[in-house]
Amino acid sequence: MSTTTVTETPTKVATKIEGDYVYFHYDGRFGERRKVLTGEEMKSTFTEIPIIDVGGMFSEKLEDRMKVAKQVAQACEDVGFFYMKNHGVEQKLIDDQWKIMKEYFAMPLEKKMEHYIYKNKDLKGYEPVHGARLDDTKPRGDRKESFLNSYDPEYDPVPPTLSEASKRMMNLNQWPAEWPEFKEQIMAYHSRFITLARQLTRCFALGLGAEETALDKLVDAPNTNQKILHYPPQDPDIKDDTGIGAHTDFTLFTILNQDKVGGLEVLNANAHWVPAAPIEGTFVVNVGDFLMRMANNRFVSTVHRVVNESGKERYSTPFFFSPNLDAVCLPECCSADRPAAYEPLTVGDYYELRHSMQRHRFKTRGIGQ
Ligand SMILES: O=C(O)CCC(=O)C(=O)O
Ligand SMILES: [Fe+2]
Repeated sequence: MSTTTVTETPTKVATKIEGDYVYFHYDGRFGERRKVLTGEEMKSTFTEIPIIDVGGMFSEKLEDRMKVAKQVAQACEDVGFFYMKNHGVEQKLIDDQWKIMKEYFAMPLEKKMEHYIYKNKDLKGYEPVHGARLDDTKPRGDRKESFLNSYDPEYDPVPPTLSEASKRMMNLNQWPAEWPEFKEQIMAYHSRFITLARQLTRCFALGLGAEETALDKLVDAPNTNQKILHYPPQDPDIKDDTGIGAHTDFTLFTILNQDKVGGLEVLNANAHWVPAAPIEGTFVVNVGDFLMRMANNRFVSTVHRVVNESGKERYSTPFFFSPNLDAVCLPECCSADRPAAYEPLTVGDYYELRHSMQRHRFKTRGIGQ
């Protein structure tokens, strides 16, 4: 198996080509693969990730919002990823998030394992280094540790009207009881990202040719998940290790904040890895499996992974955003040329399916996804 780094024209992005096939976890299925294409076989595909100034998304003028929506839609059709510039999230909130993440991961393992995800009904909490394996060609698994929490209606800036029973069902988070500041910071960040994600949902609706508010009712009690991640450095000589194995996200979309270390890579149609190098002041947004379904494949949920061979500790925090109700293909995305590609499936059922697959994999192979 050869590993080459080439620079593809017309851009100057250093793209990685590895082996004959790339294996990945796609829309809930393990072991999917894409043939690596070179020379004459190569298809026209992206070799860099677009940077979109989303400032106009907050404008009062529809034409400004439409301009951003068109660029976003184009990026989601061609790449499935884009950098979001001028997102409006306050720097202090971001700085405080980095600080608390580092403090959390510096705790002893036994302390973090008190909230092990497989002790939790909803798979929320702590997952240790090598506790997950998304790419079966990397048997040692993912060299990362994480803490995951989900939506809590109490922290929604526009709280939905819910019965007490549904509130309890939605909030199955586990928190370190003796450290209230941790929950406070994580949820302050989470709340802010709910607002940003709702705004972005409108942008996606516009970009898909629907009414700007067409998806609002699907995100008034959304399925949000937020993860904090720590990737200890990988030894480049250990080939059965990876930061996070190649996969797609089972979200509507994901908004990722990464530190300056780098290592996130995105798979193009030639199965070449395009780096999503950190760009100061931006977040990386990617289309998830659910948006791909809702958009009837017009938008692509793109495979990505993290390889941290930098020799440094890497930290990142993705915010996973999914809707609350039955999601079906948008009528605007179905036509005679593009008939509905998926059976309508509720987010709840979809999550249940994905979680039961994850539990099954944990039980039978001793490892989570
Ligand atoms: O840490 C990153 O840069 C990406 C993380 C990711 O892809 C995920 O958690 O789904
Ligand atoms: Fe991901």
